[in-house]
Amino acid sequence: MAAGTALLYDEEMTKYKLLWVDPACKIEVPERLTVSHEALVRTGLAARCVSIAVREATDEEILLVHSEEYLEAVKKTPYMTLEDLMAFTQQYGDVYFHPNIYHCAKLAVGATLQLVDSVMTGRVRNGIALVRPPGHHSQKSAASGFCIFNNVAIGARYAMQKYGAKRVLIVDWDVHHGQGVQYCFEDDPNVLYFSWHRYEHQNFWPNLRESDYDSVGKEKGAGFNINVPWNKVGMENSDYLAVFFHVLLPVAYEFCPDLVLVSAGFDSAIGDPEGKMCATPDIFAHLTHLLMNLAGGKLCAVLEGGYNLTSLAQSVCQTVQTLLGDPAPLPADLGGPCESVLKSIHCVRSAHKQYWSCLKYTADLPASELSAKSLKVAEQKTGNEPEAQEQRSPEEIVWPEPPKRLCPPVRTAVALPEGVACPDACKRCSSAEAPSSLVLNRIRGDFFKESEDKVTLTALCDLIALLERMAKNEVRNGLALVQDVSMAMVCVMQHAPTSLTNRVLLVCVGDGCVPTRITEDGKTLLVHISSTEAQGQKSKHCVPVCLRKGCSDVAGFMQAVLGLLLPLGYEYNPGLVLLVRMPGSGVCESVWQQLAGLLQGLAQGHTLVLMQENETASAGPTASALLGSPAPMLGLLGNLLSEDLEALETLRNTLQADWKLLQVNACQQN
Ligand SMILES: CC(O)(O)NCCCCNCCCN
Ligand SMILES: [Zn+2]
Repeated sequence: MAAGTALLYDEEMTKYKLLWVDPACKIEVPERLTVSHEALVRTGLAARCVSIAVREATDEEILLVHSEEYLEAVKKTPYMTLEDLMAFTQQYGDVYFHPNIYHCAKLAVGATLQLVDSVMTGRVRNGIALVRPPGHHSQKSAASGFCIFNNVAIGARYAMQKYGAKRVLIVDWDVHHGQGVQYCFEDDPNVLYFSWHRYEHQNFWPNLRESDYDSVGKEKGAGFNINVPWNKVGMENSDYLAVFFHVLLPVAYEFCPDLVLVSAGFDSAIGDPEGKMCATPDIFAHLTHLLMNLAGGKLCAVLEGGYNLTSLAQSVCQTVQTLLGDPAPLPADLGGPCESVLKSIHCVRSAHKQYWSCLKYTADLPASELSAKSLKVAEQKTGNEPEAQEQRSPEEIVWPEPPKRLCPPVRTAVALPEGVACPDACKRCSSAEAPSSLVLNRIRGDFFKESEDKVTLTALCDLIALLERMAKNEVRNGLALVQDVSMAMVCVMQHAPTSLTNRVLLVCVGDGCVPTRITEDGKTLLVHISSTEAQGQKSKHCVPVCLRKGCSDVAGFMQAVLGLLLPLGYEYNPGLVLLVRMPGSGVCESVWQQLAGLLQGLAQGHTLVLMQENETASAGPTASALLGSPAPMLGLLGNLLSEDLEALETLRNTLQADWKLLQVNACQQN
C-alpha cells in the first residue's frame, strides 16, 4: 500500500513577473509561490513530505493538449523584446508573457507529470505540486487567465496514456471556471471534470455562457462535465460542503475514478480579491479529506490560483496537512447553503439526473428557474444572502488563524478479547492500568447485579480505558471487539469522559435494536442504517435509514453515507464518532472501510469502532482504515433501488427543517 505525500516545488518558477502595467494581471506575482512554500517549511510540513524533483515537460507531453503552432509560437517568446512580448500578449486575454515564462510553464507541466508518476507508480500515496504559471484556463491554441500550458489537462492525458488510467476525476475548486479543461474533455467520458466558480449569471470573468450548469458535456462525454456556478459572492464553508455532499461526491463515487487530479486554486478562500468568498482555509482540510478515499487514495493536487498571500499560504498548509494524514479540524458552526447555492445545486442535479443514477430522483426545477434561464433574468435578491465584502478591500478582511491540528502519539488503539491478535501498527489498550476503581465500580454497578462475568467486565474496562486515553488526546481513534455491542454502546455513553460524549454521532450499521435510552439523552445523534423500516421513532436525533436490500447494497449504502450521514455529521459536529457494526450486518468490507475512512473527518478523528468479537476477520481491514490507509475502490456501483432513493429524498425533506445541510432543492415557493 503506497504511503507518503509528494511535494514538488522549484524556485525557478518564481523567476518571471509582469513587466508592464496591466491591472488585470498584477495579482499574479512570484510571491504566491514563495509564501506557500515558506509556510510549508516553517510549519514543518515540507520536511514530512517526499521531495520530488521538478523537470521540464517535453514537446510531446505539451502536445498532448496544445497545438504545434501554439507551442512553436510560445517557444519564440524567450527571445522577444519587451514590445514584442506585449504585442504577443495582446492576442490573448488576462495573461502576460515574460522571457522566462516559457521555461517556467514547462516546469509547471513537468512538475505535474512528476507528481502523476510518483502517485501512479506507488512511490507515494498522494501529493501536491506548487507551480506557476497555473493551467486550467489555457486552451489548445491559446493562453488565458495567467495560464500558458494546461498542467492538469496534460496530467490527465499523460496518466491515461502512460499508465492506462481508465477514469480520471478532475476536481477544480479554484474560484474561476477552468474552461480550458472543459474544452479539452467535454466529449470524453473517461475524464469527469467538476468545477465550481464565481459566475454571477455570466457577469464574472471569463463571462462564458458555457460555464453555466447546463454545460454537461457533449456526445459521448454528456454527463461528464459538471459546472456549479456561484451566482453570488460571499460563499461560506457550508456552501462548499453542501456541493460536495449533494453534487460532487455522489457522482464521483458512481464514476469510481482510478486517479483524482485537483485543480487546487485557493482564490476560493476568504480574503481573495478575485473570489470575494468567505470560506475559511480549514475548509480545504475537509475538501481534501473527502476526496482521499477515492481512487485508492491516488490524489494529485496542482496549484492554480490564489492571490491573497495570507489565505493562500494557510490553505496550502491545510491541504498538505490532510494529505499527510493529520486529524482534520472541527467543522465548526456550519449552517446550510444559502438560497442562491440551493438553486445552483438544484439546477446542476437536475441537468445531470439523466446521466447519474444517484441523481435520478432530483425534484424537477421550479418553472420560474426554467423561464429565468431562457430570459437570462438576473436573480432577484432574496435579501437573506451572505453580505458580500464589497465595502471592505480584500486586504482588510480578517479571519482567525486555522486551529492547530495536533497529532496524538498513538493513531489507533484496540481493545480485544484475549487470544485475538493485535492488528499491525495498532496499540493494545487494556485496563491493566485500570481506570479509577470508581469507574470500575460504576460499571460493575450498572452491568452486574448478579454474577460478575470477569471477562465482560474486563472488556468494558478496556473500552473505557481506551476512551480515557482518547479524551487526553494520547490516542486518535480506537477499535473494540466486544461480546455484546449494545451493552458496549450503553457503557460508552455512560462511562466515557464527557469531553468526548457531550455530543456523540452514533452510527449503527446493520439490523438490530439500539437501546432507546441512548437516543433520549439528548447528547447523541443516531443514524441507523439497516434493512428494516423505522418503527416510527424518527426524530431530529434519531435517523433510521432503510435499505431494502440491506447493508450489502453498496450503491444504496454509499448514497446514504454521502447524501445523508455526512451532511448530518458535519452539521452536528460531534466530539466522538461511535461506529457500531451490528451482528450480521452484511455490510461489505470495502464499504465499511470507506465509511470508517470518511467519518474520520469529524471529531478531530476521534472515531471508536465497536464490533462483535466474532468479526475478527474484519479487525484487520477496519484497523487499516482507522490507521489512515485509503479504502479500496468500490468498483462501478450497481444501480440504486428507486424505493431507497425515494426514501432517502423523503427523509432529507423531512429532516431538512432541523438539519440545513440536508437541503438539496431550492424552495419551491419562488
Ligand atoms: C488560475 C486562475 O483561475 O486563478 N486565473 C484567474 C484569471 C483571472 C483573470 N481576470 C483577472 C481580473 C482582475 N480583476
Ligand atoms: Zn482562479
